[in-house]
Amino acid sequence: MTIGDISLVLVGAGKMGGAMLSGWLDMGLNPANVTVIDPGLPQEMNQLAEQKGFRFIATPYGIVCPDVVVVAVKPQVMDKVLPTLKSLVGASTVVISVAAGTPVSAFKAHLGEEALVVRAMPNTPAQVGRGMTAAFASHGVTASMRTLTAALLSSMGMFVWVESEGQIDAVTAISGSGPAYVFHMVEAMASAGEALGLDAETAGILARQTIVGAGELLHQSALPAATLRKNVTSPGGTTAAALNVLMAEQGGLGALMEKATAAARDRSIELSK
Ligand SMILES: NC(=O)C1=CN([C@@H]2O[C@H](COP(=O)(O)OP(=O)(O)OC[C@H]3O[C@@H](n4cnc5c(N)ncnc54)[C@H](O)[C@@H]3O)[C@@H](O)[C@H]2O)C=CC1
Ligand SMILES: O=C(O)[C@@H]1CCC=N1
Repeated sequence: MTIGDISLVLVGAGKMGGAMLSGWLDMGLNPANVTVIDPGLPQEMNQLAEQKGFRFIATPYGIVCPDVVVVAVKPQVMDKVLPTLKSLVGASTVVISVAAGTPVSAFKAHLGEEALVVRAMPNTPAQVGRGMTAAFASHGVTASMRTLTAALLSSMGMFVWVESEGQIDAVTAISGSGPAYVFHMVEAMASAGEALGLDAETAGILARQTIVGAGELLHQSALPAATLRKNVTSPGGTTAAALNVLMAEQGGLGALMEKATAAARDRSIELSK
């Protein structure tokens, strides 16, 4: 089965669901085989539905046993949403959840023990085909369903399987939330540029384009990040002066990143209770 043949129901077409759907449609998902369920469909998705011609509805009705149901609602509304999906999930439907924190057991509690559930953690660069997604397949998900899931999730960037559900909390902390850390880096660099005397617009352009360029270089180069960093760093030069601060053992970015990602991981665990 190719992505063009899949019948897919997307439940929740907000920032993450919408990003994935845009990516999949660009990669050849047939809009005629897509139904979006969202009672508060965002304006951009309304426009996309008009342009592409997929069906959208506010509550599940008239859908029977699609190949894939992708659940992309907030974990906080999951207990309300999952009971409404029981009637549309069939014996050969794979349910892919991208929700942070909601465990496989919550899906099985609402959809039945036999439900075939994959917990995936994508990120918003999926929208431009540069996503990073990791997923865990629960007991009963067949080899062909794993192939189908991998085809769908790898169509929006890189994809890896993890072998235990617990690892999804760490994945969430690194690649799921990670784009926000990078966007914040742009904000922090722009503010720092202003503090050094640049006007706000120029500082914003410099910061944004620096991250865009560094990201593209990482993408195109086979060299490790450490080598790319060293290539910028002249001994005794300006970069070394900044890195002495950023790479300090006490109070450097490494320690801060460990603290930040541990907070994200802990929140992911907390959401699953
Ligand atoms: N935003 C991100 O970068 C990422 C988000 N996620 C996960 O994706 C999920 C959605 O997050 P966002 O897209 O950021 O939130 P969002 O608030 O942008 O989207 C949620 C969507 O669910 C819809 N919704 C609410 N109740 C519904 C119902 N009863 N039936 C169907 N749709 C309903 C809302 O109208 C909204 O469009 C969360 O579980 C989050 O953990 C995972 C990875 C990255
Ligand atoms: O902030 C969140 O909870 C979601 C999960 C990963 C990215 N956004």
